[in-house]
Amino acid sequence: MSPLAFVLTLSCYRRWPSRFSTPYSHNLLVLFSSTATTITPPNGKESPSSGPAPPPIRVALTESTGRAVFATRRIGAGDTIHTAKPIVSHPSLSAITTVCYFCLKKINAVTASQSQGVSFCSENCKESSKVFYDVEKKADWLAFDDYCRTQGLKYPLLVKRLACMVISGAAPAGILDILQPANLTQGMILKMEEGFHLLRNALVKANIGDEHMSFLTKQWYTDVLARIRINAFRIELAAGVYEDLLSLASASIEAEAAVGNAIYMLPSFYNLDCDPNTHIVWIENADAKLKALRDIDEGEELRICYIDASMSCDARESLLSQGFGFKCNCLRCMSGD
Ligand SMILES: C[S@@+](CC[C@H](N)C(=O)[O-])C[C@H]1O[C@@H](n2cnc3c(N)ncnc32)[C@H](O)[C@@H]1O
Repeated sequence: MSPLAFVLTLSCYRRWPSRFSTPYSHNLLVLFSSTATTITPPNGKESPSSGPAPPPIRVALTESTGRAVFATRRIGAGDTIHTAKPIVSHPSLSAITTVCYFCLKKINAVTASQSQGVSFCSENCKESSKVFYDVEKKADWLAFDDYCRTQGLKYPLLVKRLACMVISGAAPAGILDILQPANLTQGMILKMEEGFHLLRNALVKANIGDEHMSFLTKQWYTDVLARIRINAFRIELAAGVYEDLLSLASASIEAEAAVGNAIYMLPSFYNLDCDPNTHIVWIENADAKLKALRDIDEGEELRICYIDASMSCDARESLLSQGFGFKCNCLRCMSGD
């Protein structure tokens, strides 16, 4: 899939004291410039009705950190840079009965619509979920869900939902191919095999025809998981609507435990900084908002923090190396802070 083919419906950590500025390269190959989104301009007013303004960003190739997102104009502290809808999302198993099975919004028992043990927050979400749920509900997922629950795995649930979307024709099998994959060891691949067999068996037993299942190979399964491992976001809802940046920042910290996980396209191109200038927030559902944490200059790289920035340098280094497989090159880490 070409970067230019993105459907751009362009969306937690504590802000670190701004002792460092974020580095950015001047030798850039621009891979992507945005086309359409809803943004809040610096004056806080919505765009005119002539259509949404493009977000002030571009994706370009850097020398040291692969692709990265850069500001195409000055962005003010607190501005919403863009929003993003998930490509695929899934509630945590512990939240299945309390959040919408499609958008992950907290369920209101009065207006919720039930279907075979899962709930949707609205008829609209129930309708939208057909892209995966019409296939999913044909199969028995007991063994697969048990495997995820007992082993504490969340990402295979995203693969299951994506597989159902591909079978229903709602997504191409290679929809995540553009995202950077994790380097998997042979041991990691072996561990994934059980999940693959459980997923495939559930669909085979549900009589999904071979013609719809040819993409579902062990290679596809591990390949998708490798990309999810690097790019998935854990969603914590900041209940209520906060327009104030500081409210948003503290809400991110105080939010309840994760309601689910999701993969986005454009937010996946944001690199990490342990003193980030941007953060990603979720207000009431899996639709994400990317917000500027401070004033950002034109040309500056936009970076978020994937982990808890308040951890020590050693703790961050070990988490990033074990969880994401890279050594952080941000100024804070380089200075040993
Ligand atoms: C979510 S992706 C970000 C986009 C990525 N650069 C790309 O081209 O797709 C995360 C990957 O980007 C690279 N990366 C992000 N932040 C980094 C940092 N602070 N230092 C070094 N590498 C970083 C690592 O390779 C990491 O696995």
